[in-house]
Amino acid sequence: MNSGHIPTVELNNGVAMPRLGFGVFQVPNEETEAAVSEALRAGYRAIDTAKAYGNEPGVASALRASGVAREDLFVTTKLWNNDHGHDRALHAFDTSLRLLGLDYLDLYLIHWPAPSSDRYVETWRALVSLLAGGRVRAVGVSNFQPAHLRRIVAETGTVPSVNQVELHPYLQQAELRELHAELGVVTEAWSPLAKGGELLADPVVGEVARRHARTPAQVVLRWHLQLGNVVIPKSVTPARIRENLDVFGFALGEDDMAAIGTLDQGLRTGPDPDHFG
Ligand SMILES: NC(=O)C1=CN([C@@H]2O[C@H](COP(=O)(O)OP(=O)(O)OC[C@H]3O[C@@H](n4cnc5c(N)ncnc54)[C@H](OP(=O)(O)O)[C@@H]3O)[C@@H](O)[C@H]2O)C=CC1
Ligand SMILES: O=C(O)C(=O)[C@@H](O)[C@H](O)C(=O)CO
Repeated sequence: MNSGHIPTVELNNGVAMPRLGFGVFQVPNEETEAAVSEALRAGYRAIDTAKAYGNEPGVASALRASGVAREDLFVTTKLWNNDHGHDRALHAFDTSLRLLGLDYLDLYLIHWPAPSSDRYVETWRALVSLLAGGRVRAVGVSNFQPAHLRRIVAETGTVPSVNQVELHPYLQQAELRELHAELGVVTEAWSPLAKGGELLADPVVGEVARRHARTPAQVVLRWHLQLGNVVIPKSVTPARIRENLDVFGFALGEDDMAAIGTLDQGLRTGPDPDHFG
């Protein structure tokens, strides 16, 4: 793919994935075309949506209107908790692909392990069969804890390309990142800005930002990139959409990385994957 000036990471099946993409959680469908169009004009090429967001049609409209070649886009969507199970998963995939107006997807993820229904292994087998069918270029999981990851690998022998998890300076996920490195799974950070709240006003982040003459959001995104994470910040504000992409022209020093490294509080802004779904 030609991802412009956005660097890519090579997934475990050789597919190139942009290291920075655009998230659309909580963007109403009727506002999604405008937001994604703005992102594509700014230079983003990866879009992260989900069936549960209800905005796959809005993403489709923006992709269609953009004129960007399909092979230069990287589109991710996710299978929701009530679609676990082999047949339901295959059906959910077809529905998402149709709503996105695509004939193939770049990355399909199991959104949550939903351990109470205990069907994520069967669901994972369905995604592996979709991969073999050629209508998706890579498959992965989201919100999988170490035990969930180890189990699907042990029971199916197929390692997900990506695990998309909540990750930001207040929730640094060291254990999971180590396991990903051991297995060859790419770590993708959701809510990379911790939803834009307190973290961006944190004095430690503010001081690093001041030293680099950058914004707190840019410093946090840079911290992720230097840790090796893929990031998918969301914004519906055109200036922020551009700001969040402008993170490839500077680098944090070891002291900056260490300072941000002290901020871990194990703080989740979203549900606990062991007890959700
Ligand atoms: N797999 C999963 O379970 C989950 C996946 N995700 C994915 O991750 C993406 C990102 O996570 P999300 O929860 O949206 O949170 P983010 O951490 O991306 O933060 C988004 C919030 O930060 C604000 N913001 C964005 N950029 C800036 C900036 N430069 N300066 C100040 N504020 C800023 C936005 O405001 P505004 O829009 O008003 O500009 C918005 O309120 C989602 O959109 C979704 O695609 C998210 C949650 C769970
Ligand atoms: O945004 C997502 O992708 C999510 O899965 C979460 O928002 C999750 O659905 C949630 O926060 C439910 O309260």
